[in-house]
Amino acid sequence: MNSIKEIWSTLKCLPFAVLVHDSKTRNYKANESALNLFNLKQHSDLNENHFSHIKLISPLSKKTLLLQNLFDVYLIPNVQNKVVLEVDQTAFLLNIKFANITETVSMITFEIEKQTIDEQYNFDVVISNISADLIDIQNDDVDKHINYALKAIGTVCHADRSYLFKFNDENTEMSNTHEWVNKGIMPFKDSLQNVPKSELPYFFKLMNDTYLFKVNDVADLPASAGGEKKEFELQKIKSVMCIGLSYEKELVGFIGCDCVAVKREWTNLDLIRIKLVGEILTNAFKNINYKQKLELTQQQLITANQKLSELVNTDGLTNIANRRCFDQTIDDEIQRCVRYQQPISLLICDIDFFKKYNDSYGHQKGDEALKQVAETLQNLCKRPGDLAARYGGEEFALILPCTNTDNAYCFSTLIQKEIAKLGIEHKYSEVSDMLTLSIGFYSLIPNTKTIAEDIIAKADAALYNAKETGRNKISESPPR
Ligand SMILES: Nc1nc2c(ncn2[C@@H]2O[C@H](COP(=O)(O)OP(=O)(O)OP(=O)(O)O)[C@@H](O)[C@H]2O)c(=O)[nH]1
Repeated sequence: MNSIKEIWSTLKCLPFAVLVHDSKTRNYKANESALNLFNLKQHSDLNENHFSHIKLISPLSKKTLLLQNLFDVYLIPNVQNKVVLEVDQTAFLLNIKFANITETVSMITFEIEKQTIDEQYNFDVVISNISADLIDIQNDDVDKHINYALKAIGTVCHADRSYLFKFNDENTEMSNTHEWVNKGIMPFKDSLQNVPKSELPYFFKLMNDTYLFKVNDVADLPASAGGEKKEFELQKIKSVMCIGLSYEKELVGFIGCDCVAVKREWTNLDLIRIKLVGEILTNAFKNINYKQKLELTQQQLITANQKLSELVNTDGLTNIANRRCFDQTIDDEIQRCVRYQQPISLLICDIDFFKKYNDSYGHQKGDEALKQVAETLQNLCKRPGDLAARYGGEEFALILPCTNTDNAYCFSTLIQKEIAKLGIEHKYSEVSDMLTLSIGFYSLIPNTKTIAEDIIAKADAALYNAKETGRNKISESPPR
């Protein structure tokens, strides 16, 4: 007995598709014709997974089969069987023959039953796949599906060319967006861009009135269709059939088929089929439009929500975080520091003698001073998690996660330095010629029982102490 290797070197040269299967290793071998038929790349180690893109259907029961089934149960040795193969949106009716080579190795030969490739079946498969896909279509897949649909309608109607035209927003020009051409037929898509609709008045009169333009022989067109006749003759079109596509009761484009090689008496079936494709594409465009509108609305909502959340959390005068944001953040940061066993510090700063500042320099100047102080505090909060918030009128709070007592004290001195650098004159202050801050802070390593209110109360008490002991001071709770 020859080895499988030797047998295969002979089998693979057969002029039709051959598939060999080893039930022991579960591997397949495919000759060049089989690779072409199944749309496979050359592979030394083929298994069932490599065939996952194909579909095999029993033409009698319409049941889907696995490739394995062909070798297992489907075939009686040396008896001719048939199977429908769907690959790459095309269906073939195949004649298959099965033979055992060894106990574990068997082979199948496939021949396309050329004369009886079921055109209607092929069309139905393509159309049903496309319409199913288009229900949930993503924008980038649309072109592929339109091209499949045009190929299907062109083939089934025995046309040489099929196409989709869309009108511009002003409804004055038409452009050929998709085109399928039969072998050896010249494509015209590129030269049919932004064509004025006014050049084809006869065509558009019929299109607008009936959504249909069906001509079996272009030579029979009336004299009033001079422009159309010229255009068709230029493209060597003998027969043409077009169906209008509408959106919200308006004609937005059309699809059509041309016969170039021989003219065609368009049949009722041709008309039904092209109408079907037209309807599918119209629905797809509606879906896409609807989806785009929906996505736009969703995006607008997200942006509006972001803006709203920013507004809700921002102090209107100083543009830094407000009390609401502070309340939310302090709870979150306490939780985080509990989780990571890190210290947290809270600083509360209050402008000294601010009432006097307001009374003397005016409310507007007072607002300006608040804005400058806020900006300074905000700029000092550089680490992720740091937050400067306007806590009350002239009171600011700073949340500093991962910051212990010593660091909180350093940070407080830095604040005072930076405020001093602003050099805001305050002649009516009793502690300085310049605007100053009193700062109270509290630091701790929080645990699960720690609550924000306690931390705030401690930092507040420290601030009170800083005020009581002379202002322009830093005070810690409990005092050092
Ligand atoms: N310009 C301006 N002033 C404000 C704002 N919010 C609160 N204030 C003023 O801040 C002042 C705070 O006064 P007090 O609470 O008496 O405190 P103070 O004068 O700074 O005195 P000490 O804190 O004890 O140094 C009041 O005059 C408030 O009107 C604001 O948004 N703009």
